[in-house]
Amino acid sequence: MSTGYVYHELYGWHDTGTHAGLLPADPRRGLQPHRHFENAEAKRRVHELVVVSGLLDRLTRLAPRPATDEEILAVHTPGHLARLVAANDTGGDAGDGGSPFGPGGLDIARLAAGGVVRAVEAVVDGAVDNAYALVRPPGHHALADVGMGFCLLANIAIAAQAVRRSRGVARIAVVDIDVHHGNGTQAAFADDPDVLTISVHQDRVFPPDSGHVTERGTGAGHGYALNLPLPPGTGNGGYLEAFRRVVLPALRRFQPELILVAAGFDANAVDPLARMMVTASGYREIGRMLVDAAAELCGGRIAFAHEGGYDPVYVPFCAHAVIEVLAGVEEPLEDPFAANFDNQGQQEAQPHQSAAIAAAEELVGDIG
Ligand SMILES: O=C(CCC1CCCC1)NO
Ligand SMILES: [Zn+2]
Repeated sequence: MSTGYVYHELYGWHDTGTHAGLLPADPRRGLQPHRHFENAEAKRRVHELVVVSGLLDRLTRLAPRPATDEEILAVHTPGHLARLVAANDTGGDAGDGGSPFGPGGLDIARLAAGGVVRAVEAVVDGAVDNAYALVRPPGHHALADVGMGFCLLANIAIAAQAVRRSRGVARIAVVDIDVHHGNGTQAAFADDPDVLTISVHQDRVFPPDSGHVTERGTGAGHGYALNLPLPPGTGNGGYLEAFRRVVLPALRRFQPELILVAAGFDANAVDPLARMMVTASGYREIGRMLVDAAAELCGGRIAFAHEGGYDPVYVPFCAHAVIEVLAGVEEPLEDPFAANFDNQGQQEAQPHQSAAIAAAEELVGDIG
């Protein structure tokens, strides 16, 4: 089993400044300066755990390259790229006022998107069996004409379009496990029946009023966007039931040639930006189900692109668990917090969670 791994120190240099977490600091509103929630720490610590645990020795390092204008413009408008280019010397914001970047921020965003392209190309070419792109800034909220939710460029959508064009990959499934709705990826392929987008997320956290089960794609793409909003407090049991009843059956019906995963870990039990209860063992099982689905459906071709996840202590264990699955590690790193999180009652699927899952389950049959 060869697992490609993309990481670059520049990802840690993406400067999201000293917002008061989410909002620009402003003493007139009582907003004290504090590092932005989307700072380098959680992601840099994922990499450091991969190194210190020895897992890196079992991975095939892939060097990222900048996404080209052509690759970016396959997803984004010239106006959005021009916005980022114009602010690249001074720093600025990707468009929603909450997605800041410093000088050279576009260069780093290009390297993040290009890092995902590199990982996906290596999987499609068979240079590696699967891959993990530990990139920053994230991408799954970025729309064609505006960045949002800390995302400047739509990393996964750019990578999907790149391999469709360069390698003729036709049917791609994108599974978004970030706790926030993968609105950007969904929008990029809303009318395209050859890209199935599935998003499992906490109901209506972000973007506002987005990710409803009724959002199903448009025109020829109707039925090829699947949304699974889950109630706050959903833990491993609810997530694994969602995968068994909805995600895996949908992938089987769609028969993808490639599976891409928007790998956010902000559904973890102690994340500051959501209210779910997933633990490292839950992520390990999710990773296992997705890797097994790729083996069953598309020759094992699967690539993960890092998205959100903000707790600097626990996210490393959650992401490490998934990368271990990709690399076929038999003796996983123990989660030192398991005793705190794994045995809480919330880890069993609750009736209201199963009801939310059932609403999405009904729609799987429309996938042709
Ligand atoms: O992790 C994220 C960013 C979510 C935040 C963006 C503004 C409020 C919540 N998206 O996947
Ligand atoms: Zn998120």
